[in-house]
Amino acid sequence: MSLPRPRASVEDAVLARLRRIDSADGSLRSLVLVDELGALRHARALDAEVAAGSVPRPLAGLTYVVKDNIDVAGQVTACASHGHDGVAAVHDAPVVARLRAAGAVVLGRANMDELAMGASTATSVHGATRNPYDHRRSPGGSSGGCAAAVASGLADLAVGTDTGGSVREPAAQCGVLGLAPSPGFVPAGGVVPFDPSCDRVGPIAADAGVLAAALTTMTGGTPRPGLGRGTDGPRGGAELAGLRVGLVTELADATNQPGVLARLHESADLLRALGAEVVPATVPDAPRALAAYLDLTSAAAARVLAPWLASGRCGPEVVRRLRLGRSLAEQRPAALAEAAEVRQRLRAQVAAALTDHDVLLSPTLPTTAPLFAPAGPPNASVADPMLAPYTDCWTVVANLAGVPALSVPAGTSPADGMPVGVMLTGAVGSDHRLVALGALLARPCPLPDQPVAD
Ligand SMILES: NC(=O)CC[C@H](N)C(=O)O
Repeated sequence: MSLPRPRASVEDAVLARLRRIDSADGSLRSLVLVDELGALRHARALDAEVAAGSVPRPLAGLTYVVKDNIDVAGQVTACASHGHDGVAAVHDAPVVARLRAAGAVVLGRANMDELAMGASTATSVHGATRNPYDHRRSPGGSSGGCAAAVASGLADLAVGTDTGGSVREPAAQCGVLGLAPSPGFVPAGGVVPFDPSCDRVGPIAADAGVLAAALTTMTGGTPRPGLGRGTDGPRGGAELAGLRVGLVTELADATNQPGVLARLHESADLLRALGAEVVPATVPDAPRALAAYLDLTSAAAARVLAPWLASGRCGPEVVRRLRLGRSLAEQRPAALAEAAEVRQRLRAQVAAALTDHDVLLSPTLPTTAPLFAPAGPPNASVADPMLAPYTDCWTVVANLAGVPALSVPAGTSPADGMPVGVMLTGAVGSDHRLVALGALLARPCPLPDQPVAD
């Protein structure tokens, strides 16, 4: 007779993460709230169910954090701003309710750029989160706390939001996977909007199996029990025979850092070695996407976030964008109409590229994580002020075009040792296919034993 195998309890899994948060997050500053009691209570309830004879829930033992713009019952959805009303959410956002029902345990709330406007996490009222590879650098934004927490092993998963790149960008800069799902696939209820026509709620994880299981749950399905762990990479052979990959010419141009381009071309070579055909693709209006994005999303934000502005307590970046949006709508409707036209053209161009190709490949970002300004105030921005606004120049294309996109770690840049992400963009509904491809493509970006200190 063999003894039953000892099974690690959910409580043990949660305690291990809480200990890690305790030791690492003082300097990283990725979380703005840690709900130890709530997490342990949930973990014990899940263990008690199993002790009473129930089958473990599909995600039991999985730990996650939510971006500070997502409702969790009993917590204030503050969006890293002083402009909130101070009232705790009564209900979980549907995406949180789904994860909870599947047995995933929420540990806390992650830092972000105020109201998700930014690309560095430095506009947060809590001050900037550090990049886990190098504390002198930004983790990216706006879901920077989410990506930094996952990269540092403080949680298995994070749930972020992506209006113009805010899931994929910090994922790329912290060496993990991040998906902006197909529009509407993950419910946006209980999530503070930015521009509802671009907003996506998406998962960030270090492991493609975890990302896939979370995505299934977040979209309302039931993952198979037992998470597929380990992204061992390709096992050789022609696994991708017949796959047509379009390398987007406009996004793979020489404006990217050489270290980013080196990793991009290695990813293309890897896909070829697996049997895919990698050929040039074109999205001619991609270089015009960022300007259109800023106009359109600022105008939308001015409509949906008016009460936050009216509080008089929002920071300068939020005030600037909401005022810009209001003045565009009131005084420059022609500029908005032009931006909407760029968006229409992008939709058509991306749709055409995705007819000729199964998936599009590009860098996620033109650069690796930027340095913070030295000795700046707590809300210091990145050292090169010209860099921040351009960070999202490639990611915004998928939001405007209405398609899913995944950032995959592609190894570190030879120039600075920081992670580089490559982006896979697919047609609506190809989300799981992108994640499966990401699992084959992901290259490790090992964390240093000690991050570079500030
Ligand atoms: N929430 C987002 O996706 C933000 C994207 C981009 N960084 C911006 O500042 O608008």
